[in-house]
Amino acid sequence: MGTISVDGVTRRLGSTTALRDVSFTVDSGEHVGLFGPNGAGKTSLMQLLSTLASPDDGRIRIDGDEVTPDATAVRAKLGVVSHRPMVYGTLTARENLRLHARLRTVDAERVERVLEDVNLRTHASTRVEDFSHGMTKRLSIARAVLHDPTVLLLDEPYAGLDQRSAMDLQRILTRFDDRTVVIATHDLERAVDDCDRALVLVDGTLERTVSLTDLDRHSFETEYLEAVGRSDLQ
Ligand SMILES: Nc1ncnc2c1ncn2[C@@H]1O[C@H](COP(=O)(O)OP(=O)(O)OP(=O)(O)O)[C@@H](O)[C@H]1O
Repeated sequence: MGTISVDGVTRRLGSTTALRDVSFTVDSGEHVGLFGPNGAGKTSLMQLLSTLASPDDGRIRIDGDEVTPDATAVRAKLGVVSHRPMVYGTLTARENLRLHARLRTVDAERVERVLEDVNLRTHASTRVEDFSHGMTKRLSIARAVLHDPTVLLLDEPYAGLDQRSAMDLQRILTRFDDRTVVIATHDLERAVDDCDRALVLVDGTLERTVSLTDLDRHSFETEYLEAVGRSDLQ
C-alpha cells in the first residue's frame, strides 16, 4: 500500500515547463526526498501528487489508481503538509482537529491519540494564534495524519523552524515511519537522516537519483552539487 508511480509527467505553467518528462517510482513505505534549486519544479510535483492539478502529459498513480483532482479515493490515502498551515488561528488545536475529524468522518478518540503523537496534548486547549511556528507545524502534521493516510507528502516541513524545533519535528516524524513519505526540502542535512533516496530536479528534469542508505551528509552534498552543476548550496 502507498506505492507511487510517476510516468513521463510534464507540467506546463504559462510559458514555463515546470516539469519535463519526469518518471520515478516510490515503493510502499519508502521515504523519498525531492531536491533542487529554486524553481526546479518541486512544488509543481508536490501539487500534482496532492491531486491539486493534473499533468499535461504522463500519469501519476498511487496503488495503480490515477491521481487527478477528482480522485476522491486516492485523496483518502494522502496526508498533505504544505508550507501554508491549513489550520484556523481562532480555534484551539483540539477544535481544529475535531472539525477536520468530522469532515473526514474520523472518531474523536483518534483526535486525542494524534494530539499525543505530535506532543500537543498539553496545548490542546490553546488557540492556534498563540502557537509558535513549530507548534503550528506539528498541528499541521496532526491534521494530515488524522485519517491515517498511507502516503505522507511534506512540502518544506523544516522551513522557518529553529534548530531545536526542527529536531523536535524530525523526531515526531519518525512516529509515522511506516508510511510512504515524499518530502520536498532544501535541508540536505536532515534529508540524509529522513530519506532512503533523493531525487534531484533541475529545471523541471529529474537529473539524478541518489540512494541515501549508508551515505553521509558530505557525500550527499557532493552528489547534489554535481547534479545541479553549481558551487553553492541552495
Ligand atoms: N503559477 C505559475 N505560473 C507560471 N509559472 C509558474 C507558476 N508557478 C511556478 N511557476 C514556474 O514553474 C517553475 C517551477 O516552480 P516550482 O515552484 O515548482 O519550483 P520549486 O522547485 O518548488 O522552487 P522553490 O524551491 O523556490 O519552492 C519555476 O520556473 C516557476 O517560476
